[in-house]
Amino acid sequence: MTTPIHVTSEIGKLKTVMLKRPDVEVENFTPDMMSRLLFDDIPYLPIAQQEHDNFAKVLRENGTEVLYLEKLSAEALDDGGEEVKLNFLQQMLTESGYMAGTIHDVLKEYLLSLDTQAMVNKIMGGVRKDELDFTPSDLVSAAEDSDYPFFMDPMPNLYFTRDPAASIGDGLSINHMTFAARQRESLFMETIIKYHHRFANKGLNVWRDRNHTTRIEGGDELVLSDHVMAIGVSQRTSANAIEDIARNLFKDSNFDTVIAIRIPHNHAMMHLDTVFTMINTDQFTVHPGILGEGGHIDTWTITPGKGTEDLHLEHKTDLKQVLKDALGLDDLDLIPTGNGDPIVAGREQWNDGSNTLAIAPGVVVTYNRNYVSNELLRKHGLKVIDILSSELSRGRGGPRCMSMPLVREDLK
Ligand SMILES: NC(=O)NCCC[C@H](N)C(=O)O
Repeated sequence: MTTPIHVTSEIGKLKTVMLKRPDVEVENFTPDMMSRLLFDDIPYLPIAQQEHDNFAKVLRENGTEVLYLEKLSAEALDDGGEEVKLNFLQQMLTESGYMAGTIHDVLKEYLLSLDTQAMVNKIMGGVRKDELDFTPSDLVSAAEDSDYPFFMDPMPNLYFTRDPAASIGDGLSINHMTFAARQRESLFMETIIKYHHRFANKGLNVWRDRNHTTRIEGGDELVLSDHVMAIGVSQRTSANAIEDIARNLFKDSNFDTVIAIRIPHNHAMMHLDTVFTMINTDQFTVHPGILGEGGHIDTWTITPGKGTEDLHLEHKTDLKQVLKDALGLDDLDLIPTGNGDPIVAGREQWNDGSNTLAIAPGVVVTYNRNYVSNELLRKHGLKVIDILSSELSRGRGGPRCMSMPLVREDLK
């Protein structure tokens, strides 16, 4: 029997995936909030939803069971019962800046007056000040920016389910995220794993939980095989967190190698999967902008050291060779985003042309707007299913970012 989470590759046939349908959170903000919320534009919600429904349909048509974060979260709270719901709400309010006090009490009463699904949706969508018939008069509120329109900010990045948690083997990491705009997101997955009847008490391993100060995000965590991971050293994932998860994996799992790959630390390339994804047993997409002279990049191959807590690190710069060694391949095909043309590669990477979701070996879902990269993938023998992408791409994430695989078939 497989556990409810079972992922031993990036490419095995995708059996179950978790998505989040974009809702009011992706339009419930103003331009001056955009950069703090890690968005570059405000999507047009009805079209974003149509595009997302089309993505889910494509996955279902290809034999994938689609679960939704928002539904699982509400079900987990109902499964857990009243006390779990109260504790979840307390934690969410604390992490939203209200551990106690008048605003805390008013928000708590308001959110508890809703049924569980509506409460979850409201927390995800944000709570505006003008929704509540209440004007705070305490000192803390008086000292704050009274024009700021929200008591609780929306969480527009939730549709990138890849990042707050990552499935690895028969377990997952539940991530401490880098920026405040995303830190509350992983509380939903923690709640699902602990209390949802599909996941609770099913022997899942939490390789690393969210109670850390060092940071890691799922877009940087790639399961290359049943014993090798690649993890980006990026704007969002620190070296300390990589060493920490490597230690835990080496102690308790089948994983014996973690390849840390250093990528530029900027918004356009915030995670490894925005510049590098695995799409077949011996094929990868790679954004040429991350490779230096002769295709070199800093990588560290991490393996267990002598003592239980020790790690052995080897610095290498030939990415192709590093991957061939770790995966036991004679050759592999690194396919450049935008066919290597500097203008096209820059444009298509910006719109997540490297961010492909493999749904089976050699079968990928991509954004249709990245037509040069898609054509090249086809020329390299891949089956490319391109989905609508005008609005979804505005959040700076593609099909891999928008999906959290829960179960993949093992590779033979
Ligand atoms: N795995 C990914 O690359 N996810 C995309 C996340 C985009 C989101 N706006 C963010 O900046 O976190």
